[in-house]
Amino acid sequence: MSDIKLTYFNGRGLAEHIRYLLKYGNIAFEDIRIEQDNWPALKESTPFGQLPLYEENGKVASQSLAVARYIGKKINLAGDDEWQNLEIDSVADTLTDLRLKHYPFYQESDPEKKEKLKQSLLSETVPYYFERFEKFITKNSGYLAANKLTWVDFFFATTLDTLTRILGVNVSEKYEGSSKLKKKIEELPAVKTWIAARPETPF
Ligand SMILES: N[C@@H](CCC(=O)N[C@@H](CS)C(=O)NCC(=O)O)C(=O)O
Repeated sequence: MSDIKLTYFNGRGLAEHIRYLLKYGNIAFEDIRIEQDNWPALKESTPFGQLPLYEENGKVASQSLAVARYIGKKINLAGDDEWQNLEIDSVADTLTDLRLKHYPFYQESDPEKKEKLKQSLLSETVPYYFERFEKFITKNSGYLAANKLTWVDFFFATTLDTLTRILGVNVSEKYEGSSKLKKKIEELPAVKTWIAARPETPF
């Protein structure tokens, strides 16, 4: 049996899709949550000074998407061939692009500037990406890539959850395929059980 540990801050963020995948794959893991106050002491000991960290039998890896891809392969949620894997990775990198676009809003403390950034995200960035995701979802029978459920659909669901929580607006409301896909992931029995049991956190 593997000894698996996932270390992150006390939030969903960039660890939650990994938690979903581990739960879906019925892979037991220790869900370690670091308080912000303890982070500076730990940071230097991590490979690139960032979380999440994935540990398996004493070996350590960083980068949440590399970890998701690795677990995806283990639990039969990768593509059937290298082209499908490329399609999956391409969507994953696009989701990262989208995530990076909300950081200036997240970090802004001036209320007026923050509101402007929010409006720009809602009127430009969200439609730009979600109109395109809708096309992918239509083309792939309700999923984002490879015409089947893959690990990137889990990352999509958690990214959508993050955006919705940070902006305080249901960003996928107008996008039927995206809403349905998020719901489909959240209603997978193992994920649903995890969502009901997970700690309530601010992010
Ligand atoms: N590309 C990395 C990004 C990781 C990342 O940005 N981690 C943030 C938390 S979401 C972090 O560790 N921040 C603390 C720091 O940089 O000191 C991944 O996907 O794992």
